[in-house]
Amino acid sequence: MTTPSGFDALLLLSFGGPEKPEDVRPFLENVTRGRGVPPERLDDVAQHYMHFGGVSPINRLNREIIAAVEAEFALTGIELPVYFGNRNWHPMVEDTVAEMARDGVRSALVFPTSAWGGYSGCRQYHEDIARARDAYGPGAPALRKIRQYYDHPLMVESFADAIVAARRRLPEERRDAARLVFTAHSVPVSADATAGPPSDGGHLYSRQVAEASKLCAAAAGVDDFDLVWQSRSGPPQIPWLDPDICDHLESLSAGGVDAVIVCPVGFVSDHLEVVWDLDTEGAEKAAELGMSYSRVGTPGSDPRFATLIRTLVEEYSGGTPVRLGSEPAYGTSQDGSLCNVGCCEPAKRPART
Ligand SMILES: CC1=C(CCC(=O)O)c2cc3nc(cc4[nH]c(cc5[nH]c(cc1n2)c(C)c5CCC(=O)O)c(CCC(=O)O)c4C)C(CCC(=O)O)=C3C
Ligand SMILES: [Fe+2]
Repeated sequence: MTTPSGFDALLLLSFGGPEKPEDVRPFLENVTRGRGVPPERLDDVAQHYMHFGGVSPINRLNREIIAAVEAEFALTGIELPVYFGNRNWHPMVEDTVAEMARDGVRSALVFPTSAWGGYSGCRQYHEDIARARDAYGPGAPALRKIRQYYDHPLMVESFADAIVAARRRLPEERRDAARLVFTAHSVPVSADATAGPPSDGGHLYSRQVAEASKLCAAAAGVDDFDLVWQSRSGPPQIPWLDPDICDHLESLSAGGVDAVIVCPVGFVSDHLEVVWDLDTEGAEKAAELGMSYSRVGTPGSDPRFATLIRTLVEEYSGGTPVRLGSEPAYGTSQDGSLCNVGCCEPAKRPART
C-alpha cells in the first residue's frame, strides 16, 4: 500500500455550476455577490446557461475526473477516498467538509480545478477552504491545498496532442497555414497586476498563462502563436486583459488568415466558457469571417489528467515536483491561510450603484 502518509482523503475543489434551470439565477448570485458585475451581464450569462437547458457541464465533468482518479488510485494502490466540493453550487464545499468530518477525515489534500495563480484562480480557493472549515468549527479536517500546476508535463502533453488533433480536423488545404491561438479567462488588469506575491512584481496569472502557451506550442511543434483572452465580465469602464478572442479573429481575418486552431489553455475542462464562448460565439464569428475554426480539446477528459492528479498527490507525500516551466508555482497553503504575504489581492471593486 502506497497511501500517502499524513493524509486520509483528497478533496476536489471546484467552481460549481447549475444543474437545472431553477439553479441558474441563485448560482449566478453566489458567483457575483459583492463582485460588482453589472445586471445586464448577468442576464446575458443566464441566457448562455439557458441555451444549454440551464445545465452547466462542469459538475458532470468533475464527477468524471473523480471517477478516473478513483480508478487511478485503485490501480496504483493509493487508498484515499475522493470528495467533491464547490465554491458556488452544490455540492457546496461547506457541506462536503462537514461530511468529511463526520466520516472521520482528519487531514486532506485539496486539488483545485484551477491550475493558476491570481485572485480568481488561487486565492479564492484558499478562502473557500477557510470558510468551509470555519463553518464546521472545531474538529474540521486539516486541509492542505495543492500548488499551481499550470506547467505540469502531463497537462502540456495533453494540450499538445489535442492541438495536433485539432489541426487535422481543418480542411487539408488550410491546415499548414492555420494560426494557433491560445485563450484564457480574462481578469481585470488590476487583478492581474496584484497576482502573486508583491515582491515578485505581480502579473503571475498572465505570466503563467503565457508560459503555458509557449510550452504547449513548443510541444506541438509550433513556433508562432497568439495569446488572447475571453469571457470578460465587469463594467465596461474597468479594463480587463485583452484582446478578446472574437476581436482577435477579426484582426486575423483582416490580415489574411483563413484558419485558426483555438486552444483554451486556461481551462482544464469543457465547461460553459468553452462550450459557449468558444464553441458557440467564437465558431460563429469565424464562420461569419469565412475562416475555418478548430477548437482544441481540454485535458480534463484525457486519461492522463488522473495521472497528473496522482503525481501531485505523491509530491505531497515526499515526491519530487515535476514541472516544465520557470515561473513560480505558489498556491500551497494550510487551512486556507495565504500562501505568501500580500499574495493575489482582490481587484478593487467599482463603487456599487
Ligand atoms: C480566472 C478565472 C477562471 C479560471 C480559474 C478557475 O477555474 O477557477 C474562471 C473560471 C470559471 N468561471 C466560471 C463561471 C463564471 N465566472 C464569472 C465571473 C468571473 N470569472 C472570473 C475569472 C475566472 N473564472 C472573474 C474575474 C469574474 C468576474 C467576477 C469576479 O470578480 O469574481 C461568472 C459571473 C458571470 C460573468 O460575469 O461572466 C460566472 C458564471 C466557471 C464555471 C463555468 C460553468 O458553469 O461551466 C469557471 C470554471
Ligand atoms: Fe469565471
